[in-house]
Amino acid sequence: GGIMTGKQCSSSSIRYLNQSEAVALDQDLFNEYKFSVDQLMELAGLSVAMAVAKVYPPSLYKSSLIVCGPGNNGGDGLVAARHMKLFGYKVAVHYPKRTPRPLYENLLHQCKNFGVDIVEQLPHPKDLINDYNILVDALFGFSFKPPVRDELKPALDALLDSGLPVCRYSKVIYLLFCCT
Ligand SMILES: NC(=O)C1=CN([C@@H]2O[C@H](COP(=O)(O)OP(=O)(O)OC[C@H]3O[C@@H](n4cnc5c(N)ncnc54)[C@H](O)[C@@H]3O)[C@@H](O)[C@H]2O)[C@@H](O)CC1
Repeated sequence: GGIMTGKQCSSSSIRYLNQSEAVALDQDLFNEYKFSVDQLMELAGLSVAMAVAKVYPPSLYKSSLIVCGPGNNGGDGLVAARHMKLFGYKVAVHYPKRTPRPLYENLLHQCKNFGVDIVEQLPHPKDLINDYNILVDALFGFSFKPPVRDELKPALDALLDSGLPVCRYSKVIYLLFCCT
């Protein structure tokens, strides 16, 4: 408990969480602070969109592709897509492995309604540069267990081999957001 204290949120004490610390933080947020998944996901996705816009503003990096995985990290990506669209990006989402849960289905539905393009088939990684200026990696979070299964290898290759800037994020981003 007590993870979200002012002291730990000051800029001098920022550091990356490891996998088990991120899981423990998640448990704290659910059990001690009584946040719901939807709440945390909205904060995470909004924080990602804000961080991306700060580093890669839409005036310079107009066209974005968000690669979403099957879990909550992918859900964060779907939320980020919606906010990035509002921030003025052209936004596409690649979401190759969908988990049939209302949470994700509703987020995908919202993306479509907000004018986010859903890209079923990605071009060769080297050709992504023809269509996009930045990529956002929303493939896996702390529940990833290597090695990557074949079904998600093309999505990973897109993130690794395009030569485009790739925005990666972690739990810490929305922790910061929660604390401000
Ligand atoms: N737990 C929560 O409620 C929240 C989590 N958040 C984000 O969600 C992340 C954790 O979410 P999850 O626990 O859903 O998990 P992840 O999003 O890390 O990924 C789990 C999914 O990936 C698949 N997977 C794992 N290893 C794989 C492999 N080697 N090859 C192919 N597929 C693989 C699993 O089958 C599962 O569908 C956090 O890191 C954070 O970014 C935020 O959305 C806020 C709320």
